[in-house]
Amino acid sequence: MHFIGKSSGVAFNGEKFTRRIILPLAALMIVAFTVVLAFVIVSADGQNRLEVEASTKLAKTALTVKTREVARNLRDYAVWEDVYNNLHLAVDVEWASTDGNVGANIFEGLGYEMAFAINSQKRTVYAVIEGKPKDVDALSLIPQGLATLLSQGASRSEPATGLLKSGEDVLIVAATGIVPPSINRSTLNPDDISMLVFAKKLDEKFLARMGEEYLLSNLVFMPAGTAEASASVPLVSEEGQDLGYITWSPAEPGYELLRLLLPPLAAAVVVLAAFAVLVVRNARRSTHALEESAKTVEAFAQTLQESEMRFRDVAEASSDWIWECDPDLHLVYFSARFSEVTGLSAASVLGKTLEQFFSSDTESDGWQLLVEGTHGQSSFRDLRCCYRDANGQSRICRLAGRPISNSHGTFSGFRGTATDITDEVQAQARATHLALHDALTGLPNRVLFRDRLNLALSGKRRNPSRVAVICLDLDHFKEVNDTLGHGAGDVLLQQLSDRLQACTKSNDTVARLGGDEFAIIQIGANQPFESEQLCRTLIEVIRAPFHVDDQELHVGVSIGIAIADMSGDDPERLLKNADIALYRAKQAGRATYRIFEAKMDQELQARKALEYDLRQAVLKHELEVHYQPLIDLDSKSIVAVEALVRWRHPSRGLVSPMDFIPLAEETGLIVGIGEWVLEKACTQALSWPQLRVAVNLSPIQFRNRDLIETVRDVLTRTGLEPARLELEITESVLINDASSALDILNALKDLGVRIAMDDFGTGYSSLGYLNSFPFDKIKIDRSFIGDMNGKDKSSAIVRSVITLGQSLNMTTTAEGVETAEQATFLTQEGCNQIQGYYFSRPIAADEFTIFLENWTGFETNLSSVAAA
Ligand SMILES: Nc1nc2c(ncn2[C@@H]2O[C@@H]3COP(=O)(O)O[C@H]4[C@@H](O)[C@H](n5cnc6c(=O)[nH]c(N)nc65)O[C@@H]4COP(=O)(O)O[C@H]3[C@H]2O)c(=O)[nH]1
Repeated sequence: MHFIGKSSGVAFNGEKFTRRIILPLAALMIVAFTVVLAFVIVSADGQNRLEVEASTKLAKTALTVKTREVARNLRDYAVWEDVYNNLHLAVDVEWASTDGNVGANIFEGLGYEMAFAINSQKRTVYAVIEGKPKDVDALSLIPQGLATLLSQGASRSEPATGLLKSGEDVLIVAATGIVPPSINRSTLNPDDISMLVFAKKLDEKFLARMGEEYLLSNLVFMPAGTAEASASVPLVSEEGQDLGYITWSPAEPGYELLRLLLPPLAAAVVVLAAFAVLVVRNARRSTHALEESAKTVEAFAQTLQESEMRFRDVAEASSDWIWECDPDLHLVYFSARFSEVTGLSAASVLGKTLEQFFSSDTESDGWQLLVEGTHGQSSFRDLRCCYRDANGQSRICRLAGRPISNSHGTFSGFRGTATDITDEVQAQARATHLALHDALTGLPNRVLFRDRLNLALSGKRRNPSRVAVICLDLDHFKEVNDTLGHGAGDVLLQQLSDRLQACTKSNDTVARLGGDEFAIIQIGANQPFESEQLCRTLIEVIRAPFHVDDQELHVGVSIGIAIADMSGDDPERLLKNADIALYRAKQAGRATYRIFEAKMDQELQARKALEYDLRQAVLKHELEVHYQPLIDLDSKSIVAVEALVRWRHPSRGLVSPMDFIPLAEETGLIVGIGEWVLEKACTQALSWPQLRVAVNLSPIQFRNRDLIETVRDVLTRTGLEPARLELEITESVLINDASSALDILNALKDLGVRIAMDDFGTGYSSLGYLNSFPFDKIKIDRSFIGDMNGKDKSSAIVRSVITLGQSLNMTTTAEGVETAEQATFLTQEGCNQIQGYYFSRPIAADEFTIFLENWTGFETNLSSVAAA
């Protein structure tokens, strides 16, 4: 089986991608831009500097040109003959100042603010300031440097020029000797030459014009000491005096270039940045998408891996195995669990077809469905199929499968699972068996019995046989359980079930319905003959002793039969009818059988009605107690009284206890009734202080653990002296559980009450009982007394019981004395007390009080009877 391996764990990481690719790219772009920008700025700055250098040269040149121009103009005037004549040879101020000579034209035409004519004695002979002749001394006006300039000018042919200061103004000053061409200058003594001086102020106007001419914008003069501008030319006199400087705003081609370049560059940067942002964003989106898809892929891989692990865990942990077959249904694959579960090697099975490996399960048609499913290429599930394991044992599995297709959609076989359910099926079978069978005997239980009965009744219609339901109840089984314990009881039941099965035919059903209740469904063509025959056999077989723990046990069986045709087809009804018949069998004295008849049901209904009435009687206080005297044969006096319950029925009149006490015992009502009688009798006895009161105790009361407490409470409540109470019990009390009965009798004796053995001689009459328990009285049953007349046997029994009582020192009382002869006989035989109609029937308390008052003695009665 292919399993996807563990994922590589190299997840696509968007952050890493951004860090490794996008950020360096962005940094590179920023650096490139910065370098370009720096380069452009440095270039621009260089260009600016070159421009400053060039303009400085130009400014210097301009200054030089202007100075030369002053010198040239000066020279033109200095070589003029008239100037020589009128300002050297003679000084004609009028001529000189005439416009056109050296007058206003010097200022207005040439623009020189000052013009001087200085003779050889350095005296200013002529001065014109701003076009007007002034009487000023040039050397005073320009105190520094002019003298030197004059001497330089005098000694050479070319004018001497220089920058000099006049007050705050800086002047371009040119000085040259006034020498016409007609005079050979070399012949002259410089000290004899008169000098002509022109001075041009470097004023705002001049500089502005010069700036225009030489493209030096904003050319201005700045006095010395002010902050130097970026482009300037210092003005220094010949003597090195700092005169200030001229400055201008040089062109800034670099900045121009920048101005030109920066917007497109900025635009390019913006576009590039926008593009970069776009790229980054797209990259991010793509990265994110990649990340997401990487995550999805990883999650998918993880899920797939987990799913595979889960699948593998489940496949390995469960008992299932996985199989696969090809299109021809040949097995081609088994998971590892196959060998572990089946013990078979996969190789030994691969190649077989599904049909060959799996076989049919007899209880289901799984294999048939498998054949149909595989040939029809359809899915199948929950098919129960069998296979043989490595030991050749047949095992059951639950099969599921579905068709598989290749990538072209063509059918390529089946794939599915198989679960070994052998243990489950066996457990289910065990559980089903347990649910339907009795654990002790292994016989069908009530549920299965009903099923079988239903089946038998439904089958009955199709075949002539008739169904009989036979209900059995063991007689005296309780005694076995109580005396030998439940273990012995269980063994007896197991042996009994074997005997029942041995007596029945294979198509009959023997079931244990619970406790010692068994039932048989008998199918027979000749009913009720066959069921009666079976019942007779069963009674005989069960009567035979059982051997349990080396003991021989005897039990009997009471049987009720209900035949389907007679009782209708309702299974419940049939069972109920068999039960009613069983009840009648028990009533009939046990160890016998009865067949259900419709009147049994009517009787049962009547009994139920009586039961209802009795319950009502208790509630409605319809019960009363009557009293019958017991006469002492020695004293001939009434010494005791027996309390006997009566039921004054609203419609039936006075009902005898013989008619309702058994019912009261069956229903448990006797416990309440008995307590009520006891209390009533004890209370009544208080009004007859000379008498004892005898009260009957039912065996059912005797089994009640509260009996001792009840008697003690009644005595306490009523205040009757315990010695005056005599409790009459029958032998059956002792038969059930002698040891516990003796314990109870002893406890009652301890209370101080007397105990009488009632109806002596009618039951088992075991002398052992009399021996093991010291009864105070034995009451000889009235049946013996009634039978005494002419029957030697009964007389002999009575005589022997009286003797027995005497020897055991117990009082003997004879019941049912109806004649004087009986009384005489009993007196003669030494009986202690007698009781019977001969003296009085049981009568109501009031009547008894009168009877007691009228009692004159036994003799009188006896003699009157004798007389009669
Ligand atoms: N033929 C005839 N019968 C005589 C004669 N003298 C007395 N009897 C009857 O004999 C029965 C004596 O009571 P028992 O043997 O204890 O037999 C009692 C006793 O076993 C039972 N029984 C009566 N009252 C109670 C009771 O309160 N509790 C219990 N547990 N049983 C009671 O019912 C039985 C029947 O009681 P009763 O019908 O009252 O019948 C009484 C009584 O009326 C006679 O000369 N001839």
